[in-house]
Amino acid sequence: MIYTLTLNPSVDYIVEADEIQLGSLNRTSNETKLPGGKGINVSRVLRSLGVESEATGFIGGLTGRYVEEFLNREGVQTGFVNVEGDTRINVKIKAGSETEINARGPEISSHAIDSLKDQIRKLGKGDYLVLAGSIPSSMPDSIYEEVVQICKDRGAEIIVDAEGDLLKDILCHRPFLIKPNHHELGQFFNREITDPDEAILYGKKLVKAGAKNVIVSLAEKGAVYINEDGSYKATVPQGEVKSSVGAGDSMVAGFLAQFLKTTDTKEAFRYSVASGSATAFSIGLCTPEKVEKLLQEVKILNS
Ligand SMILES: Nc1ncnc2c1ncn2[C@@H]1O[C@H](COP(=O)(O)OP(=O)(O)OP(=O)(O)O)[C@@H](O)[C@H]1O
Ligand SMILES: O=P(O)(O)OC[C@@]1(O)O[C@H](CO)[C@@H](O)[C@@H]1O
Repeated sequence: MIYTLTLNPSVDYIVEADEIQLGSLNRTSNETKLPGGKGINVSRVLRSLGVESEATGFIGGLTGRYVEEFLNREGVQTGFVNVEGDTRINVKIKAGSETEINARGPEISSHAIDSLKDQIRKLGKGDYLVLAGSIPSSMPDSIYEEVVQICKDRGAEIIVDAEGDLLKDILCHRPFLIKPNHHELGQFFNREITDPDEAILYGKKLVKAGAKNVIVSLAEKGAVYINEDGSYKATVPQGEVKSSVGAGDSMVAGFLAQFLKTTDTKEAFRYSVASGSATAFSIGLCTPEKVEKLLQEVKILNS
């Protein structure tokens, strides 16, 4: 079974406007509310690709109920730990360019953290835990490593999509998959990474440090995949980017969904890129129809 862990879920409030001026009254041309948070997005895409998962993490208040009910209506199983504060609202402004305002998230009590750890202790061999997104500001950064250690002790595989510093302590635990974007990869190695060849070079170092599968996304410049046996480069399909929110999460879900069906890493990588682009070309997340349509446009090259 796949579990996704979103420590800091959100309601994503996506507003579209012709133009936004700071310091003025602005009016929207359209707005959409969706459950958000990286792990939750992975669960939603898995569901639409026909793969069961359970979404876990901390939720609270009216916004938390909105997230949970939305997921259950879609058929995503949930096992959240309830907290007293409200699940955050993240504002995504689409006005020509994309601007995001992500909130801090609620206070998490030590009792809630213990309940979450107890849940994770139930995982075992054959399970996968996707650990993705930021940590609420009231929690210690060490929580990622603690969760990873529990999974390792229980024999469950982990997938981590997190910013550079959080990744550092995790690589030695041999994560099944990590998916930094090229900025995060650059942050990790303290340098700018701008093209796929460089991303492969540095991705190989992550494999050497312990990651079993590495995908580095470079937005419109494509994506690369690296494991112990070699590496691939992928082109991305051409299209109009409507909102890239969740594109990276869709890549994680696309890879997992296809890998678990076939264990073919090349095809899983193709699905990953098609899922990322299908989400980028949508307001909200990809649909299986859009993913299937884009698959033929993703060229995978040995490198
Ligand atoms: N302009 C684009 N054209 C086609 N596909 C795109 C474009 N921008 C993003 N994508 C798709 O989305 C994937 C992820 O994009 P990106 O590298 O921006 O990841 P990310 O920063 O993790 O995403 P997120 O916005 O979810 O944080 C890309 O690999 C690609 O498949
Ligand atoms: O603040 P974090 O946890 O880093 O990111 C949260 C978030 O921006 O990530 C998702 C897209 O990847 C959104 O649904 C959500 O709002």
